[in-house]
Amino acid sequence: MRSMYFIINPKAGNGRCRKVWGKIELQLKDEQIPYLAFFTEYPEHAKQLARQIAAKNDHEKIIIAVGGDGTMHEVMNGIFKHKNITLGFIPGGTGNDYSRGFKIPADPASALKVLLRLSKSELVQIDTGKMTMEDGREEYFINNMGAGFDALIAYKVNHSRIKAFFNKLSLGRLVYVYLLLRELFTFKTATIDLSIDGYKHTFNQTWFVTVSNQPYYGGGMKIAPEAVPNDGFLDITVVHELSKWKLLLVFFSVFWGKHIYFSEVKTFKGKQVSIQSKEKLFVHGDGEHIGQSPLKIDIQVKAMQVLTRWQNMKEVDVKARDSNDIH
Ligand SMILES: Nc1ncnc2c1ncn2[C@@H]1O[C@H](COP(=O)(O)OP(=O)(O)OP(=O)(O)O)[C@@H](O)[C@H]1O
Repeated sequence: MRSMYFIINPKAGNGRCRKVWGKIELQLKDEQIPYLAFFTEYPEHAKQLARQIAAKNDHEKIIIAVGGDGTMHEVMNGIFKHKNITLGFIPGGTGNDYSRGFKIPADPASALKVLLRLSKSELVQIDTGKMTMEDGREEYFINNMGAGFDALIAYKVNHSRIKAFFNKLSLGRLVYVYLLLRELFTFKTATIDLSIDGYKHTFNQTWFVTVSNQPYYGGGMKIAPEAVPNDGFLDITVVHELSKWKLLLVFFSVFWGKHIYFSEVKTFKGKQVSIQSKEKLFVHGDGEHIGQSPLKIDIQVKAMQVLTRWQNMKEVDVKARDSNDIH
């Protein structure tokens, strides 16, 4: 049997993740499941902890990130080079797009039950994306990356106290909407040169480019409705030549994945992408600020072993999947 490790970000969900862990801990003790738990103490600590756990020996292990998408991002970046790890996730953050995309229940107790069951069945290999920055730094993403307006919003969300305010009102997911409306009127669009599998495209007045491994981002928006995390492709979405007012319309349609029907939204599938522009663009990976453009993105086919119900759609409880608030 694989030993089980939990990496908990007590600050995720504006501190609510600590309570989530409290419930999970009781459940593990009730069911007499052996485990080891580690709490993060600062940003990037989850990556360090995950790397240490993975490198300890060659034994097969399960590491479960308890937190938000940022925690999952750090854990997966920590274990990337270690093939002895299977990754799991219990939602304890604000957005929790990983659980939507990989069909893990929104309720943490149900998520644990599902993960325990999945750990005894066949494990699933999924693709991931690798970003290579101008200075050669490499960073992996599991959900998606973005360059431009969405990355600016992600940066503002994580660097402003407004997130804590919205979380206190239990309206954490609305922080994206609020900041989008605030930044919309001062943002300057850019001309972007995009290369997808060697084919070059130039987009004028571009708001943002996203590259997705699964459909959801930004706290439940279905930015890449056709993305499949084990199909050997990344899904690229470009939003350009759009007035501010129409951008708002497109924005609200993203929650239903209907934005792809606007002529100003272009979608592609590909394996290698490069993003360049005269102006530097903010870049995020799984909602975490990574740096600035230019950069290259390469798919890593079936590079990560995870606990997911993705392969078995019949098992998915649609209600649990679509309502993603922490209980
Ligand atoms: N002990 C800590 N103190 C402060 N920040 C931390 C700590 N541990 C982790 N972090 C940082 O917390 C940030 C947010 O974590 P995470 O994304 O998991 O939660 P969230 O923002 O609430 O959820 P989501 O990304 O799903 O909206 C990450 O950037 C991570 O580096």
